[in-house]
Amino acid sequence: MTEIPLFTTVNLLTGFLGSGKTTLLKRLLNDPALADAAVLINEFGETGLDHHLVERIDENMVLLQSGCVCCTVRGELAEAIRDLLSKRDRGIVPPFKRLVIESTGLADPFPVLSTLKADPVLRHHFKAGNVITTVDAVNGARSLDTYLESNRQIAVADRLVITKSDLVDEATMDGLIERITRINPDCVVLDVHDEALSVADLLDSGDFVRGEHVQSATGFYCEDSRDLLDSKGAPHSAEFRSFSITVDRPVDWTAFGIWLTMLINRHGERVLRVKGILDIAGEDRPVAIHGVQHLVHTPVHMQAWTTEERQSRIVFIVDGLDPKLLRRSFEAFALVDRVPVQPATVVAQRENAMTVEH
Ligand SMILES: Nc1nc2c(ncn2[C@@H]2O[C@H](COP(=O)(O)OP(=O)(O)OP(=O)(O)O)[C@@H](O)[C@H]2O)c(=O)[nH]1
Repeated sequence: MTEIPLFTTVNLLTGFLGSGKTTLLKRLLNDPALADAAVLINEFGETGLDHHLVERIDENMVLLQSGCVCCTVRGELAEAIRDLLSKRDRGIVPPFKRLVIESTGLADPFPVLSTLKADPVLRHHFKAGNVITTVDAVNGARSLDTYLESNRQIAVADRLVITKSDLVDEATMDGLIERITRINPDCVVLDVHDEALSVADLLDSGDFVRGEHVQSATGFYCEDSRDLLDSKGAPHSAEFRSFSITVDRPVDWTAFGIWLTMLINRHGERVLRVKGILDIAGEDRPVAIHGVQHLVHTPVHMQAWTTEERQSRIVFIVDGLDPKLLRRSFEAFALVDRVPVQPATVVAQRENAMTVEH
C-alpha cells in the first residue's frame, strides 16, 4: 500500500502563454517518479483544452477553467485542492504524493502561492516544492518587455526552464539567460533540450540557497520578489480576452492553414495564443495546433479522440483585438472548402472579458 507522506509536496508550473508548460508537464508525467502525482490545470477561458493535450485523463487530473487562478478562481483553487485531499483520504482517488499545479499563462504566481499558504487546511497538509517556470526562447524577451506577469513568473522561479532553444541561436539564448538572471539571480536555469535534464533536476530542492528567497517548510512566499515587483493588487497588465470557436464539421486543412498564417502575420503581436484540437477532413485522429504570438508550431497528431463528438475547438487569447473581427474572418475563410459558408456551422462561440482586478 502506498504510504502517504505527512506533507504532500506542491509544485507550481508557471510560465507565459504558450511557453511550453503543458508540453513539459506531459513529459514529467511520463516519468515513473511522477506516476503518483495529482495534477491541477487552470485554464483561462470557457473552453479547456490542456487536459486533453496532456492526453492523460484520470481521477487525479482536475481542470479549473473560466478564470485565472491568480484572481477570479483563487477560492476555487483552494476548494479544488481540499476536494482532492478529501477524496484521497476516503480512497476515492489514488493516493497521490505530490500535486502539480499548472497555472494559466497569464497568472501572477504570487497570489496563487499565498492562497495555498493562507488556507488553514492546505497549510497543514501541503508543503512548497519548487516553482518551475518555463520561458519561451523565441517570445520570452518580448513577453518580458510587454507583460508584467512574465517578469513575475520568472521572479518566483526555483527552476527556470528555457523552452524552444531548438528554434533560436546562441546569442538569443545568452541574451535571454542574462535577462532572466537579472530578475532572479538565484534560480537554476535549465534548457529543456539538455539531454541530461532529469525530473530530479526540476523537482529536487537540492542544497542551493536562494539568498532571502528561501522557502520555509510550509512557506510559499517570496517576500523579496514581491516587494521588487510591486505585486500588491496589481491587475493584469493588459486587456486579455479569451474566446473559443467550435466547429461541427471537418475543417479544410489548407484553408485553415492559410487563414492562421495570415492572422498571425498580420496580428501576431495581439494574438497571444491560439490553440486548438481540430477535426481535419480526411484525418482519423485529432490534430493539435498551436500559435504563440508570431510563431506557428508544427501541428501534431494526437493519439485519439477522447470525446464522442469529433468537434474542432479553437481557443484564442488576444490582447486588444476584437473577437468579432477574428470570428468573421474565420467564418469567411477557414470554413470555405467546397461548401458555401454556413454561419450556423460555428455552433458555439464563447467570450470572456479578461480585464480582471485582483
Ligand atoms: N520547437 C519547440 N516547440 C515547443 C517546445 N516546447 C513547447 N513547444 C510547442 O509550443 C506550443 C505551445 O506549447 P504548450 O506546452 O501548449 O504551451 P503552454 O505554456 O502550456 O501554453 P498555454 O497553456 O496556452 O499558456 C506547442 O506547439 C508545443 O509543441 C520546444 O522546446 N521546442
